[in-house]
Amino acid sequence: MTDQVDDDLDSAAVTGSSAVGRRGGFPKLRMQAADTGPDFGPFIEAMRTLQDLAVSVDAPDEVYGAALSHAQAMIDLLDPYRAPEGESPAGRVLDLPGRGSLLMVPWQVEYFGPDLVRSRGSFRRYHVGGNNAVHGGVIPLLFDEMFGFTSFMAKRSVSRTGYLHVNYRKVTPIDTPLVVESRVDRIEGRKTFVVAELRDEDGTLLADAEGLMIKLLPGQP
Ligand SMILES: CCCCCCCCCCCC(=O)SCCNC(=O)CCNC(=O)[C@H](O)C(C)(C)COP(=O)(O)OP(=O)(O)OC[C@H]1O[C@@H](n2cnc3c(N)ncnc32)[C@H](O)[C@@H]1OP(=O)(O)O
Repeated sequence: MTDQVDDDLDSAAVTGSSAVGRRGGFPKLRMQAADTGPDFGPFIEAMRTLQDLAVSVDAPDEVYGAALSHAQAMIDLLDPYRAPEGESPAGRVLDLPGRGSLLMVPWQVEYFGPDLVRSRGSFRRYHVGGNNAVHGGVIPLLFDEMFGFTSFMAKRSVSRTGYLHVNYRKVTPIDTPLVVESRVDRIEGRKTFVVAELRDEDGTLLADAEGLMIKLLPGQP
């Protein structure tokens, strides 16, 4: 999935040798599928289900107490394995929804090229803002991820988002297959203007966005 590599990126950044070195102030991160075993993906999916449940259950207090005990046991299990950014697999497993990061929406990039990046997925209960509509703060997270990927594929790394403008055209539903497409609109020096559209499978436009990605100067974090 990472055959097309930004010229700016050291090949080690995408082929998995190490999260070593920095370009400017920006660390070179390993983006190739981390060497996870078969349990990592199901673990992340189970954590997503827990997120759904945490925002939706209405349980007796003793159930919360029992869940707390299990959660504390998981914390005790995982805590010794904290790792620096770029070393933990979360966010670096491109074959998993949301790159295997709970922060990201669980979408899967299905096409990426210098001209277009397309991703598919669904929002879920965890993402509800109200009345089963996706929270207005979650949709920019999807667009920002797309703009970062689009900028990367257009060989404009490493850039950061200068602004992100979202137009909410229709209520975005949960548990519904959706598709988002993103492309470069124009380039002006360090500035890459990107655009994206979020649609349902009937082609109905739910939201669109325009963003400015700014190439970092040496030393900028
Ligand atoms: C497989 C891999 C997948 C990888 C997939 C990974 C996806 C993750 C992507 C996540 C991306 C993020 O969220 S990044 C996190 C959110 N963003 C940030 O934290 C950025 C915070 N801001 C900054 O650090 C700074 O503003 C910089 C470094 C971006 C720019 O500062 P600077 O270097 O001083 O540049 P500056 O002169 O101000 O601006 C440069 C040019 O941009 C213009 N400009 C700057 N800001 C704006 C603005 N808001 N609106 C209009 N124009 C602006 C200026 O007018 C100027 O134009 P002109 O005079 O040249 O014409």
